[in-house]
Amino acid sequence: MTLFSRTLRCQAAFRRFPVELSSPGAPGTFNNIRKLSQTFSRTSCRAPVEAVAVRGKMNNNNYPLDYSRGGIKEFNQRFLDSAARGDLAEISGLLGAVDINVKSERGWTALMFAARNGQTHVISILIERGCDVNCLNASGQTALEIARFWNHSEAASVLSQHKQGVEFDQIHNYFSLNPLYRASEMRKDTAGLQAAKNNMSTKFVLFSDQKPFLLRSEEPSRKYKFAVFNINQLGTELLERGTVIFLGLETWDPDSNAWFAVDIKEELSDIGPKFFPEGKYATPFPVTMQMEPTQAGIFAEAHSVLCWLDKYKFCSTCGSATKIAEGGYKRVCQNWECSSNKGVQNTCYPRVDPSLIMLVVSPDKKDCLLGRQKRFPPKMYSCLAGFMEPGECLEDTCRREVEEESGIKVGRVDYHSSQPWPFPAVLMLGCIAYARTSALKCSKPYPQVDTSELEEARWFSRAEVAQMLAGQHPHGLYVPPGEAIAHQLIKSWVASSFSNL
Ligand SMILES: NC(=O)C1=CN([C@@H]2O[C@H](COP(=O)(O)OP(=O)(O)OC[C@H]3O[C@@H](n4cnc5c(N)ncnc54)[C@H](OP(=O)(O)O)[C@@H]3O)[C@@H](O)[C@H]2O)C=CC1
Ligand SMILES: [Mg+2]
Ligand SMILES: [Mg+2]
Ligand SMILES: [Mg+2]
Ligand SMILES: [Zn+2]
Repeated sequence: MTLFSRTLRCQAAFRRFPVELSSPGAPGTFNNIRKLSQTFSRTSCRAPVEAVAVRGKMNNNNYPLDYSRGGIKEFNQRFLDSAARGDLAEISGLLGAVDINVKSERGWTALMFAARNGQTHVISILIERGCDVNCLNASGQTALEIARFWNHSEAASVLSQHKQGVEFDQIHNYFSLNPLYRASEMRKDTAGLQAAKNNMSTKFVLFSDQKPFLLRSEEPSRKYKFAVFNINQLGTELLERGTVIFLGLETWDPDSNAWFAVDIKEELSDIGPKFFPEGKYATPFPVTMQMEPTQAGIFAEAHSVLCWLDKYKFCSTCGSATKIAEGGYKRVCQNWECSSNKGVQNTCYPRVDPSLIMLVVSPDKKDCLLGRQKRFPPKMYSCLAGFMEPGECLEDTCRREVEEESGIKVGRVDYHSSQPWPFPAVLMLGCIAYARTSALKCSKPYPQVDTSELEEARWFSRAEVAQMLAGQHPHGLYVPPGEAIAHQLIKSWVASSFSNL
């Protein structure tokens, strides 16, 4: 095993979603993302053929499965076929007679056929009966990837709730692991939301002035988790005095437990320690980087919406007061003549600020560009980043910000992965950017470049970055922790092979 593979053997970014970066092309690497997208594009030619065939069976008995040979093979084929068609009765009848994980010639299981056609009820039964959600087909896809690829969000939501422990082929950045089903269709149902609030099974997470109330986590590698309250503990009066937002349901099932976040003023904040004396209200950054990953996802949703509600109390169109609606996901201007109440408006809904973050690779592909903002702790270097401006596409922002901050001109830009950055509501779009020039203009001799944002930027070799990632740099230089997308971009580049870049 090389020093690289030993040191970079990726300590799972998140314990539940290990990302192995020890070899090029391993799950989670940039190579693999590229391979994955190639797989998808290949599949997109093949899957429709399958889909047509599946529909053919439904409509005119033209499904190309061979029933003529009889016996177990026929049962297996009928089983896969009924999963694709969503025929629960037939599936239930066959379950005792077939292997639940039986595969078609191309390695597709019943779960995958159900995922392909969005047969959510079949997926639930198959999972309940113990099918393997981690199976890969001949193209290396899981059922979850198939459901996502074909935009069956409900099916994907069910499958994603069973992904725990799965070694995933996609990068799942910290703050993006919210397990709740957001149930946006419930937000307009005021009576339904009120009933959910009063339900004893409903879970509430507490904030005071947008600071989350946290407890110590039992997970060894994580420090914090939410204290979870019920309605009896908080009381309806406190909910009326606070800001309450509906976060979602535990599953897509409308009867599953609802989650809300409540933000209260400091004078009411004793309620937290009253029930959890060991808990504390925490300044969100950087404490929430040490939460259990799924809880950090819930925090990301709650904190971004609560900050928006707190900072947009008045209508930005006419200045009138606004009223919170739709479970906290809307602010309605109380001046009924206001144009924000007519037609399509974007002032009433929570805002998200897209921002690019890029690992810039040198023209000879041997080095990468890292920089230091003035506010960074000493010796920490990170990727360059910058906010999108109106009218820009992702590539424009990437090229402009890199040139503004370093003077480097960027050519090709490849999307890598994204991360909600809930301070307060930034969406980080992670890219690998390929430089066309290498002369840095970020220091004093080049006054045409604004140096107010970066105090330094320079090229680092792959070997040096590997040392920084492993905490073994001879001068103590290091990169942000695994919870930051910057870390994942850097790690992907280091782990990728020279030939593939
Ligand atoms: N998750 C991660 O790994 C990382 C996340 N980030 C995040 O990425 C974001 C962008 O990075 P950063 O380098 O600061 O951005 P920029 O390079 O665009 O520079 C930031 C400056 O832009 C201005 N600005 C602030 N908010 C906005 C906005 N919503 N739209 C446009 N311009 C704005 C401010 O200028 P002024 O002060 O003059 O008003 C600010 O100082 C930040 O939120 C940062 O925290 C950055 C690096 C790593
Ligand atoms: Mg900038
Ligand atoms: Mg910047
Ligand atoms: Mg900027
Ligand atoms: Zn208004």
